Amino acid sequence: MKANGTILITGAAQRIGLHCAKRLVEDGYRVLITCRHQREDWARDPLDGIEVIQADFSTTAGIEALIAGLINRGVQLRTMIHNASLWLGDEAGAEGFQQMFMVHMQAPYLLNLASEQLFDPGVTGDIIHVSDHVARRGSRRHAAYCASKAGLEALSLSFAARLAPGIKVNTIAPALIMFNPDDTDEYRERTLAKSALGIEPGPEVVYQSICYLMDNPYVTGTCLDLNGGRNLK
Ligand SMILES: NC(=O)C1=CN([C@@H]2O[C@H](COP(=O)(O)OP(=O)(O)OC[C@H]3O[C@@H](n4cnc5c(N)ncnc54)[C@H](OP(=O)(O)O)[C@@H]3O)[C@@H](O)[C@H]2O)C=CC1
Ligand SMILES: Nc1nc2c(c(=O)[nH]1)N=C([C@H](O)[C@@H](O)CO)CN2
Repeated sequence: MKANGTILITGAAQRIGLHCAKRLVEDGYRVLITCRHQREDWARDPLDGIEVIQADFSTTAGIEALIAGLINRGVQLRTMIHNASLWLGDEAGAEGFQQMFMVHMQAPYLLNLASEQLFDPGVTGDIIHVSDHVARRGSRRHAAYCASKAGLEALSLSFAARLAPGIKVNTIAPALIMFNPDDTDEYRERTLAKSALGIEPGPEVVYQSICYLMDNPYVTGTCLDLNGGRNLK
């Protein structure tokens, strides 16, 4: 049965977000994605069935402009997925901390506060926050990243309580999903060895997790570990 409804995925012009956007379009959803810059190759290879909205979460005004645009267009969401993220090491200092706070916390916070105006009141909706396994264990070289993702997980709990029963609110906490092109062989080997399953699963496992949360009417306020048994080693 073809699914219906509108899904917003932030930061979905590449990698995990784009994979999930394409899979949800295949399922029948209308999918809106945000990004800061249009991709040149879209002229040659358009994103079929995906509507691109330019949005930059580095300022509150940028976040509020996205919200106002969605409301003014009368968008009625079935699901909102907070996927946008910056993965900066602590060498990025105060500016990096501020930018990751904006993307990982301020944007989800303000968008969630507007959910009464953004969601279709006729269906039970879903908000899904994409966090990270390390949010709950820390990382010696990504302290600011971890802190901002931990804050995201706290927002998920608060909004789960606030928005029930009309909207379910959950977190997915992945460990390694997909490497970046410039990751060295040594880094890849060392990272794969951190989990019990020892694989780079790819973005399909995030899509599967999104489907589980959207399909299950009795799951809210939870954090779905997606880490290959990283906690076992
Ligand atoms: N990849 C992995 O193995 C893992 C990923 N995760 C999490 O999964 C999610 C997806 O990961 P991945 O696909 O690798 O993410 P990316 O590193 O590819 O980032 C996703 C998008 O975030 C957007 N973004 C960054 N800063 C801003 C900003 N200021 N305003 C608006 N958008 C912004 C970018 O959009 P653009 O530049 O197009 O505007 C980018 O395309 C993230 O939340 C990540 O933390 C967690 C664990 C492992
Ligand atoms: N925004 C991003 N967050 C994270 C990324 C990424 O590429 N972008 N990658 C990781 C790593 O895969 C890590 O989980 C293992 O190296 C974490 N977060």
